Amino acid sequence: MSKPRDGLGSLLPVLNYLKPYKARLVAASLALLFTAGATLSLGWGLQTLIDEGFGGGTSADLRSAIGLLLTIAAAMAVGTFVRFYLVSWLGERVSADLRKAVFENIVRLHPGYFESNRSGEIMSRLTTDTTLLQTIIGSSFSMALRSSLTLVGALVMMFVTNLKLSLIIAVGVPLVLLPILVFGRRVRRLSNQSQDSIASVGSYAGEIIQHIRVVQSYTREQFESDAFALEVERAFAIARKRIRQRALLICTAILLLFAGMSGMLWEGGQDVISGRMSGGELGAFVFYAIMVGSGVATISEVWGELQRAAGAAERLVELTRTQSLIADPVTPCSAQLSSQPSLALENVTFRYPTRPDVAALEAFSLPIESGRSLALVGPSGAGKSTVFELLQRFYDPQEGRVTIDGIDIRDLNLQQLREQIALVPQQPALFTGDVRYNIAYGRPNATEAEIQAAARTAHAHEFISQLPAGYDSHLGEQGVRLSGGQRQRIALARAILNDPKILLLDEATSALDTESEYHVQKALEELMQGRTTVIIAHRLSTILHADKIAVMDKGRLVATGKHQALLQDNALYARLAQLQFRESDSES
Ligand SMILES: Nc1ncnc2c1ncn2[C@@H]1O[C@H](COP(=O)(O)OP(=O)(O)OP(=O)(O)O)[C@@H](O)[C@H]1O
Repeated sequence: MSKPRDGLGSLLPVLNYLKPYKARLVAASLALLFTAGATLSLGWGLQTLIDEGFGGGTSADLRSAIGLLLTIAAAMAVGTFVRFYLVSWLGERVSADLRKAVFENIVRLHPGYFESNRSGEIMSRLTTDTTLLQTIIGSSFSMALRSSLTLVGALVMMFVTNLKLSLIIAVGVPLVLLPILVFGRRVRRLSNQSQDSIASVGSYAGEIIQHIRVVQSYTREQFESDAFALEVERAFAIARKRIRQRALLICTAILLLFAGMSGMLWEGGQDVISGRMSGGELGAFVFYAIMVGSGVATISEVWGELQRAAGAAERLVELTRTQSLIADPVTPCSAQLSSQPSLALENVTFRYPTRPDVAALEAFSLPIESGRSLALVGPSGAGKSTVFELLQRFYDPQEGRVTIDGIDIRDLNLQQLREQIALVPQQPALFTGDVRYNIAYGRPNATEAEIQAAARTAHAHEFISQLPAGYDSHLGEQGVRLSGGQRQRIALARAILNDPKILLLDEATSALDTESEYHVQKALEELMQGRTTVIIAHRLSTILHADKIAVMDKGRLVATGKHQALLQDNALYARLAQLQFRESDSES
C-alpha cells in the first residue's frame, strides 16, 4: 500500500464525488460567503453600539444600535443554518457514495487480493477512512474555508479602521501565535499516539474475547489480564503526557493572548484618550484582531486534519481503482456449453502470488470426462484445493490452461463460467439471514416449492422443519446453531437449487455422526447424477463410487485409475488408503 503524499493533492479525486451535487455546492458557497460577510459586519455593529448607542446619550440611539446588532446576528444565524446543513450534507453524501464505490469494487476483486491485503485493513478503510473524510469535508474543510474568508476580511477591515495599530498587530500576532502553534502541534502528535494506543487496547481485547475458549482451556486468564493491564497503562501514560502538555498549552495561550491584547489596548487607548480614535473604532478593531487571530489558529489547527484526510482519500480512491486480476475477456467466446461439460487442466503450472517460489501445481494435466465423477486424493498440501480454485477461475495459472468443453475458461465471461459450477465446501459458509435465504443464496428468486424440494433432496427438510421457526429460523452469528452435518446439508441444498452442470465437492474430513453421514452421502449420490463432478475425497465409499481416481502429490499427478488397480500399482495410494480413507458406515 502506498504511503499518503504530504500535500493535499490527493484530495482532488474526491472532488469528482462532489460533481453530482453542483447546485448544493454553489448554494453552500453562497451561504459561506454570506455568513462570513455577516460575521465581519458584527465589528461595524459593535462600533455603532459603542459610538452611537452608548455615546448618543438617548434610549432611542441605544435601541437602534442594538436593533442593528440583532439584525446582523439574525442574518448570521440563518446563514449558518444553511451553510451548516448544506456542508454537512455534502460531507455525509460524499462519504456514503465513496463507501458504496469502494465496496462495489472490492466485492469484484480477485480473491488473491484479500490475501496480501488483510480484510481487517480493508474494513477499517471502509469505516474509519470514510468517516474521517466525512468529518473533514463536513466540518474541517468548511472551517478552513470560513476562517480564510473571515481572516482576509478582518485583515482588510483592520487596516481600514486603523493603519498604525494594524501594523503593530501584524508584528504581534505571529509573536503570540507561534509558541501556541508549536505547543499545539506537540499536543496533536500525542493525541494521535493516544488514539493508536487506545485502538490497540481495543483490538487486544477483541482477540481475547474471540478466542475466549482457548484462553480459558489453557488457563491463561491471569496472563491475559496482566498483558491487557500493561496495554491500558501504556495508553494512560501517553494520555497523561498529552493532558499535561494540553494544560500547559491552555495556560500559555491565555497569558500570551491577554498580554498581547493589553498591549494593543494600551496603544489604542492612548489614541482614544487623545481623541485620534473613537471608542467604537477601538472596539471594532479589537474585534477584527480577535477574528484574525482565531482565523490563523483555526487554519493551522485543521491543516493537520486536512493532511490526514488527504491520506484517507488517497487510500480510498486507490481501493475504488484497484483492478481485478481476474476479469472478463474483451471478446468473450459465444459458444454454448454442453449440458454435461467436460473439463481439463492442460499442462498447468501455478504458483500462488503470495508464494511465488513454490509451485502448487506443476506441469499438471488432468482431463475430467463429461458427466463422470473424478475423485482427487493425495496427502495434505498435494494441491487438491488448488485444482478447485483454478477450475472456478479464482486464479489464472502461469502456464498451461484450464478448459471447459475445450474452451479456455479465460475466454468465457466469468458469470457464464461460474453459473455452471457449484461448490460444496468442507466448511460451508452460512450468511446472516434465515434458512430460506441461505438455501436460495445462488438463486434469490426461487419459489418456496423449489427451495423445499432442494432441501428434501439434500436430506435437510426434516431437520429444518424441526427448527424453532422452520425455514424462517435465523442463521449466522446470533442465530440457531447447526451441527456440522446440518450445515453441510444446507450447503448441499444451495448447490442443488442452483442446478449446476459441474459440481465441486470438498468432502468433510471431520467425522459426522452416523445419521448425518448417511444423509449427506445419500444427498450427494443424488446430486451427482448426470453432472460432471470433481470430489476431494476422504471417504472410501466416495472413492469406490467415483468413475476415476486421480492421485496427487506435491502438485503433480502421480497416477489415475480405479481403486483396486491403484492399490496394487501405486505405493502412495496404497499407503493413503490404509491411513486416510475412512470407512463410511453405510458402505462398510
Ligand atoms: N492461498 C494460498 N497462498 C499461498 N499458498 C497456498 C495457498 N493455498 C494453498 N497454498 C499452498 O499450495 C500448496 C497446495 O495446497 P492445497 O490447499 O491445494 O493442498 P490440498 O491438497 O488441498 O491440501 P489439504 O488436503 O490439506 O487441504 C500447499 O503447499 C499450500 O501451502
